[in-house]
Amino acid sequence: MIIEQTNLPGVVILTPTRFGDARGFFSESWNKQRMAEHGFDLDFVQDNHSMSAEVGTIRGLHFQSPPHAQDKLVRCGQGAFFDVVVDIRKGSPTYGNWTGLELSAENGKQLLVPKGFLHGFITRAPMTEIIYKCTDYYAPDCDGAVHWDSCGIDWQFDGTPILSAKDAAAQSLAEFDSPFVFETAEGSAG
Ligand SMILES: Cc1cn([C@H]2C[C@H](O)[C@@H](COP(=O)(O)OP(=O)(O)O[C@H]3O[C@@H](C)C(=O)[C@@H](O)[C@H]3O)O2)c(=O)[nH]c1=O
Repeated sequence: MIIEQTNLPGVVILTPTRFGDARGFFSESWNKQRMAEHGFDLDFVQDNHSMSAEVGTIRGLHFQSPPHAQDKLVRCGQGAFFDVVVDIRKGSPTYGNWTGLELSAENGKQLLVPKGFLHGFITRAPMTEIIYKCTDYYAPDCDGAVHWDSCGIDWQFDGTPILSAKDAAAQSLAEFDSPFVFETAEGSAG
């Protein structure tokens, strides 16, 4: 397992070891004990799996607010997508900053998206499947979205994306009153 930091502290890239043989490969996509040894103590309670048929489908940018905020561990089951996270913790030195990474069935990379970050992605291949683990259950009353095109993200896509009605009507980052506050070792920053 390779663990790499991104430009957003707490958002990390995980690349599980793949053991290849004549049949294909084997990899451990999640090992709670090993991740705890690296300082990531995560209790996942729900796994999600969605498929997007068309290239250029955007799902996001989403969050669940406290008390049902979720850490997510995201990977690609089939195809490829550009996965994006945005820091929305009030008082964070990186508030509003984003990072993005290509996740594909081929590269096997995973992105850890902590609480306090928006999450979304755009598909790069037809019939793309995303699989992700969450540390809290789906709570529709806490479900929220920020408009995909309001955070200065370079989606590396020229066309008109395919969106849900909810995502098309989402508020912009500028008008968004985030429920998350940046926490330091000493407590909250705000
Ligand atoms: C997220 C979710 C949705 N649903 C239902 C609600 C709705 O009827 C249907 C589709 O929901 P959505 O349109 O919100 O699905 P989607 O747009 O794929 O939402 C997901 O997007 C990515 C980017 C995330 O990060 C996820 O946390 C989640 O917000 O599935 C559940 O039953 N459980 C869940 O955990």
